[in-house]
Amino acid sequence: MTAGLTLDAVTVRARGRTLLDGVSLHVAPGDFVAIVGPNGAGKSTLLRVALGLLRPDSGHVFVDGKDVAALAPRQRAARLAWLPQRLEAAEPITALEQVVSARYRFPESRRASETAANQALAEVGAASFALRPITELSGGERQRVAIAGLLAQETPLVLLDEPANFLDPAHQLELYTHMGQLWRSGRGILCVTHDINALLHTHAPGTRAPRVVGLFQGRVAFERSLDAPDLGEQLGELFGVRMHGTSVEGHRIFVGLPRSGGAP
Ligand SMILES: Nc1ncnc2c1ncn2[C@@H]1O[C@H](COP(=O)(O)OP(=O)(O)OP(=O)(O)O)[C@@H](O)[C@H]1O
Repeated sequence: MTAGLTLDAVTVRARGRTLLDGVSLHVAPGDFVAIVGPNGAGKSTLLRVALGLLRPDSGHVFVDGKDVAALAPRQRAARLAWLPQRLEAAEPITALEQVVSARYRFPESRRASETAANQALAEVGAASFALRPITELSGGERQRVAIAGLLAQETPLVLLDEPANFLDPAHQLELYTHMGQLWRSGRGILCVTHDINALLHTHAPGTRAPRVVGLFQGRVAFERSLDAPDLGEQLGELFGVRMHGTSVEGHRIFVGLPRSGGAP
Protein backbone atom coordinates (compact mmCIF):
# COMPACT_ATOMS: atom_id res chain seq x y z
CA MET A 1 0.00 0.00 0.00
CA THR A 2 1.26 3.50 -0.87
CA ALA A 3 0.40 5.79 2.05
CA GLY A 4 -0.94 9.25 1.27
CA LEU A 5 -2.66 10.78 -1.72
CA THR A 6 -1.78 9.77 -5.28
CA LEU A 7 -3.08 11.27 -8.51
CA ASP A 8 -2.15 9.03 -11.41
CA ALA A 9 -2.43 10.60 -14.89
CA VAL A 10 -5.68 12.37 -13.98
CA THR A 11 -7.62 14.05 -16.79
CA VAL A 12 -10.83 16.00 -16.18
CA ARG A 13 -13.00 17.48 -18.93
CA ALA A 14 -16.08 19.68 -18.64
CA ARG A 15 -18.16 21.37 -21.34
CA GLY A 16 -15.71 20.37 -24.04
CA ARG A 17 -12.71 21.80 -22.15
CA THR A 18 -9.82 19.93 -20.56
CA LEU A 19 -9.48 21.22 -17.00
CA LEU A 20 -6.78 18.75 -15.91
CA ASP A 21 -4.56 17.01 -18.40
CA GLY A 22 -2.67 13.90 -17.25
CA VAL A 23 -1.78 15.23 -13.80
CA SER A 24 0.30 12.93 -11.59
CA LEU A 25 1.16 13.91 -8.04
CA HIS A 26 1.94 12.21 -4.74
CA VAL A 27 1.53 13.64 -1.25
CA ALA A 28 2.98 11.25 1.32
CA PRO A 29 2.49 11.62 5.07
CA GLY A 30 5.04 14.24 6.12
CA ASP A 31 4.99 16.04 2.74
CA PHE A 32 4.02 19.68 2.25
CA VAL A 33 3.07 20.31 -1.37
CA ALA A 34 2.03 23.78 -2.50
CA ILE A 35 0.13 24.16 -5.78
CA VAL A 36 0.60 27.47 -7.55
CA GLY A 37 -0.59 28.71 -10.91
CA PRO A 38 -2.52 31.43 -12.73
CA ASN A 39 -6.27 31.91 -12.26
CA GLY A 40 -8.14 29.14 -14.01
CA ALA A 41 -5.10 26.80 -14.17
CA GLY A 42 -7.10 23.99 -12.54
CA LYS A 43 -5.88 24.18 -8.92
CA SER A 44 -9.31 23.93 -7.23
CA THR A 45 -10.34 21.29 -9.76
CA LEU A 46 -7.29 19.27 -8.70
CA LEU A 47 -8.39 19.46 -5.05
CA ARG A 48 -11.99 18.49 -5.91
CA VAL A 49 -10.83 15.46 -7.85
CA ALA A 50 -8.43 14.50 -5.02
CA LEU A 51 -11.36 14.60 -2.60
CA GLY A 52 -13.51 12.39 -4.80
CA LEU A 53 -16.03 15.20 -5.38
CA LEU A 54 -15.28 15.04 -9.09
CA ARG A 55 -14.61 11.85 -11.05
CA PRO A 56 -11.67 11.93 -13.46
CA ASP A 57 -12.48 11.18 -17.11
CA SER A 58 -9.30 9.12 -17.13
CA GLY A 59 -6.63 8.29 -14.57
CA HIS A 60 -7.04 7.45 -10.89
CA VAL A 61 -6.98 8.97 -7.44
CA PHE A 62 -5.80 6.77 -4.58
CA VAL A 63 -5.87 7.50 -0.86
CA ASP A 64 -3.69 5.10 1.12
CA GLY A 65 -3.74 2.81 -1.91
CA LYS A 66 -7.57 2.75 -2.24
CA ASP A 67 -9.54 4.39 -5.02
CA VAL A 68 -11.03 7.53 -3.44
CA ALA A 69 -14.39 6.77 -5.12
CA ALA A 70 -14.57 3.46 -3.24
CA LEU A 71 -14.26 5.08 0.20
CA ALA A 72 -17.43 5.47 2.28
CA PRO A 73 -17.99 9.05 3.54
CA ARG A 74 -16.78 8.21 7.06
CA GLN A 75 -13.65 6.51 5.71
CA ARG A 76 -12.95 9.55 3.57
CA ALA A 77 -13.55 11.89 6.50
CA ALA A 78 -11.06 9.84 8.51
CA ARG A 79 -8.34 10.42 5.92
CA LEU A 80 -8.96 13.76 4.17
CA ALA A 81 -9.88 17.17 5.55
CA TRP A 82 -10.61 20.03 3.17
CA LEU A 83 -10.72 23.78 3.47
CA PRO A 84 -12.66 25.02 0.40
CA GLN A 85 -11.85 28.28 -1.35
CA ARG A 86 -15.32 29.69 -0.72
CA LEU A 87 -17.15 29.01 2.50
CA GLU A 88 -20.76 28.32 1.60
CA ALA A 89 -23.55 30.49 3.01
CA ALA A 90 -24.28 28.72 6.24
CA GLU A 91 -27.09 28.05 8.68
CA PRO A 92 -26.87 30.26 11.79
CA ILE A 93 -25.31 27.52 13.94
CA THR A 94 -22.61 28.42 16.44
CA ALA A 95 -18.91 28.20 15.66
CA LEU A 96 -18.63 25.45 18.27
CA GLU A 97 -21.41 23.45 16.57
CA GLN A 98 -19.66 23.74 13.21
CA VAL A 99 -16.40 22.42 14.66
CA VAL A 100 -18.19 19.65 16.57
CA SER A 101 -19.73 18.51 13.26
CA ALA A 102 -16.19 18.08 11.84
CA ARG A 103 -15.80 15.19 14.33
CA TYR A 104 -18.82 13.19 13.19
CA ARG A 105 -16.67 10.23 12.22
CA PHE A 106 -15.48 9.69 15.81
CA PRO A 107 -17.50 7.26 17.92
CA GLU A 108 -17.40 9.51 20.99
CA SER A 109 -19.69 11.30 23.44
CA ARG A 110 -21.00 14.80 22.81
CA ARG A 111 -18.86 16.00 25.69
CA ALA A 112 -15.69 14.56 24.11
CA SER A 113 -16.55 16.20 20.76
CA GLU A 114 -17.08 19.57 22.48
CA THR A 115 -13.81 19.31 24.38
CA ALA A 116 -11.87 18.58 21.16
CA ALA A 117 -13.76 21.32 19.27
CA ASN A 118 -13.09 23.91 21.99
CA GLN A 119 -9.41 23.00 21.96
CA ALA A 120 -9.24 23.44 18.16
CA LEU A 121 -11.05 26.79 18.39
CA ALA A 122 -8.56 27.93 21.05
CA GLU A 123 -5.64 26.89 18.83
CA VAL A 124 -6.75 29.28 16.08
CA GLY A 125 -7.63 32.10 18.49
CA ALA A 126 -11.38 31.66 18.00
CA ALA A 127 -12.39 30.66 21.53
CA SER A 128 -13.95 34.07 22.22
CA PHE A 129 -16.57 33.62 19.50
CA ALA A 130 -17.21 29.89 19.93
CA LEU A 131 -20.83 30.46 20.91
CA ARG A 132 -21.68 33.07 18.26
CA PRO A 133 -23.64 32.15 15.11
CA ILE A 134 -21.22 31.75 12.21
CA THR A 135 -23.49 33.87 10.01
CA GLU A 136 -22.62 36.86 12.23
CA LEU A 137 -18.83 36.42 12.05
CA SER A 138 -16.45 38.39 9.84
CA GLY A 139 -14.79 36.67 6.84
CA GLY A 140 -11.53 36.17 8.74
CA GLU A 141 -13.30 34.90 11.86
CA ARG A 142 -15.25 32.36 9.79
CA GLN A 143 -12.06 31.26 8.09
CA ARG A 144 -10.50 30.59 11.50
CA VAL A 145 -13.54 28.56 12.55
CA ALA A 146 -13.22 26.52 9.34
CA ILE A 147 -9.52 25.92 10.12
CA ALA A 148 -10.48 24.81 13.63
CA GLY A 149 -12.77 22.27 11.94
CA LEU A 150 -9.80 20.96 9.94
CA LEU A 151 -7.77 20.53 13.11
CA ALA A 152 -10.65 18.87 14.95
CA GLN A 153 -11.11 16.35 12.14
CA GLU A 154 -7.60 14.96 12.90
CA THR A 155 -6.90 13.53 9.45
CA PRO A 156 -3.51 12.40 8.14
CA LEU A 157 -4.10 14.43 4.92
CA VAL A 158 -5.11 18.09 4.86
CA LEU A 159 -6.18 19.85 1.63
CA LEU A 160 -6.27 23.64 1.68
CA ASP A 161 -7.62 25.97 -1.01
CA GLU A 162 -6.14 29.40 -0.42
CA PRO A 163 -6.33 29.10 3.36
CA ALA A 164 -5.19 32.68 3.98
CA ASN A 165 -8.30 34.09 2.26
CA PHE A 166 -9.79 36.87 4.39
CA LEU A 167 -7.02 36.67 7.01
CA ASP A 168 -5.11 39.74 8.16
CA PRO A 169 -1.27 39.58 8.05
CA ALA A 170 -0.92 38.43 11.67
CA HIS A 171 -3.42 35.61 11.21
CA GLN A 172 -1.87 34.62 7.86
CA LEU A 173 1.50 34.26 9.57
CA GLU A 174 -0.10 32.27 12.39
CA LEU A 175 -1.97 30.03 9.94
CA TYR A 176 1.09 29.07 7.88
CA THR A 177 3.15 28.56 11.05
CA HIS A 178 0.39 26.26 12.28
CA MET A 179 0.31 24.35 8.98
CA GLY A 180 4.10 23.96 9.26
CA GLN A 181 3.63 22.42 12.72
CA LEU A 182 0.98 20.03 11.37
CA TRP A 183 3.36 19.10 8.56
CA ARG A 184 6.21 18.36 10.98
CA SER A 185 3.84 16.29 13.13
CA GLY A 186 3.60 13.92 10.15
CA ARG A 187 0.50 15.10 8.26
CA GLY A 188 0.52 15.31 4.48
CA ILE A 189 -0.49 18.80 3.35
CA LEU A 190 -1.63 19.87 -0.11
CA CYS A 191 -2.10 23.62 -0.23
CA VAL A 192 -3.30 25.75 -3.14
CA THR A 193 -1.97 29.26 -2.71
CA HIS A 194 -1.37 32.47 -4.62
CA ASP A 195 1.06 33.71 -1.99
CA ILE A 196 4.38 31.95 -2.48
CA ASN A 197 5.96 34.15 0.21
CA ALA A 198 3.52 33.00 2.89
CA LEU A 199 5.06 29.52 2.59
CA LEU A 200 8.22 30.71 4.32
CA HIS A 201 6.29 30.64 7.61
CA THR A 202 5.94 26.85 7.36
CA HIS A 203 9.60 26.16 8.12
CA ALA A 204 12.79 27.63 9.57
CA PRO A 205 15.64 28.68 7.24
CA GLY A 206 17.90 25.69 6.54
CA THR A 207 15.23 23.09 7.37
CA ARG A 208 13.30 21.00 4.82
CA ALA A 209 11.30 23.30 2.56
CA PRO A 210 7.85 22.59 1.02
CA ARG A 211 7.61 21.28 -2.55
CA VAL A 212 6.09 23.68 -5.04
CA VAL A 213 4.12 22.38 -8.02
CA GLY A 214 3.34 24.83 -10.81
CA LEU A 215 0.12 24.17 -12.69
CA PHE A 216 -0.53 25.76 -16.08
CA GLN A 217 -3.63 25.12 -18.19
CA GLY A 218 -4.34 21.87 -16.38
CA ARG A 219 -0.81 20.46 -16.66
CA VAL A 220 2.08 20.22 -14.22
CA ALA A 221 4.59 22.76 -15.50
CA PHE A 222 7.27 22.16 -12.84
CA GLU A 223 7.90 20.67 -9.44
CA ARG A 224 10.64 22.17 -7.25
CA SER A 225 11.62 22.60 -3.63
CA LEU A 226 10.79 26.07 -2.28
CA ASP A 227 14.54 26.62 -1.91
CA ALA A 228 15.47 25.50 -5.48
CA PRO A 229 17.82 28.05 -7.07
CA ASP A 230 15.71 28.33 -10.24
CA LEU A 231 12.29 28.64 -8.57
CA GLY A 232 12.04 32.38 -9.34
CA GLU A 233 12.64 31.67 -13.00
CA GLN A 234 10.00 28.94 -13.02
CA LEU A 235 7.45 31.14 -11.26
CA GLY A 236 8.18 34.01 -13.64
CA GLU A 237 7.50 31.73 -16.63
CA LEU A 238 4.33 30.45 -15.01
CA PHE A 239 2.83 33.87 -14.31
CA GLY A 240 4.35 35.77 -17.22
CA VAL A 241 6.27 38.23 -15.04
CA ARG A 242 9.83 38.57 -13.74
CA MET A 243 10.15 37.09 -10.26
CA HIS A 244 12.91 38.81 -8.37
CA GLY A 245 14.12 36.85 -5.34
CA THR A 246 15.58 38.67 -2.36
CA SER A 247 16.67 37.45 1.05
CA VAL A 248 14.99 38.47 4.30
CA GLU A 249 16.24 36.99 7.58
CA GLY A 250 17.56 33.91 5.77
CA HIS A 251 14.38 33.37 3.73
CA ARG A 252 14.12 34.07 0.04
CA ILE A 253 11.06 36.08 -0.89
CA PHE A 254 9.81 36.89 -4.38
CA VAL A 255 8.66 40.16 -5.87
CA GLY A 256 6.80 40.15 -9.21
CA LEU A 257 8.04 42.79 -11.66
CA PRO A 258 6.96 43.57 -15.22
CA ARG A 259 8.89 41.68 -17.89
CA SER A 260 10.10 44.84 -19.59
CA GLY A 261 11.75 46.10 -16.41
CA GLY A 262 9.82 49.38 -16.65
CA ALA A 263 6.96 50.71 -14.58
CA PRO A 264 3.90 48.44 -14.33
N1 LIG B 1 -17.95 22.58 -13.75
C1 LIG B 1 -17.23 23.25 -14.64
N2 LIG B 1 -17.61 23.33 -15.92
C2 LIG B 1 -16.88 23.99 -16.84
N3 LIG B 1 -15.73 24.64 -16.55
C3 LIG B 1 -15.31 24.61 -15.28
C4 LIG B 1 -16.03 23.92 -14.27
N4 LIG B 1 -15.35 24.08 -13.09
C5 LIG B 1 -14.27 24.84 -13.37
N5 LIG B 1 -14.25 25.16 -14.69
C6 LIG B 1 -13.23 25.93 -15.39
O1 LIG B 1 -12.02 25.22 -15.23
C7 LIG B 1 -10.92 26.11 -15.11
C8 LIG B 1 -10.15 25.76 -13.85
O2 LIG B 1 -10.92 26.17 -12.73
P1 LIG B 1 -10.33 26.09 -11.26
O3 LIG B 1 -11.36 26.61 -10.31
O4 LIG B 1 -9.81 24.73 -11.02
O5 LIG B 1 -9.11 27.12 -11.40
P2 LIG B 1 -8.09 27.66 -10.29
O6 LIG B 1 -6.72 27.36 -10.79
O7 LIG B 1 -8.44 27.14 -8.94
O8 LIG B 1 -8.34 29.23 -10.42
P3 LIG B 1 -8.33 30.45 -9.35
O9 LIG B 1 -6.88 30.78 -9.08
O10 LIG B 1 -8.99 31.54 -10.11
O11 LIG B 1 -9.10 30.04 -8.13
C9 LIG B 1 -11.51 27.51 -15.13
O12 LIG B 1 -11.34 28.04 -16.42
C10 LIG B 1 -12.98 27.30 -14.80
O13 LIG B 1 -13.79 28.28 -15.42
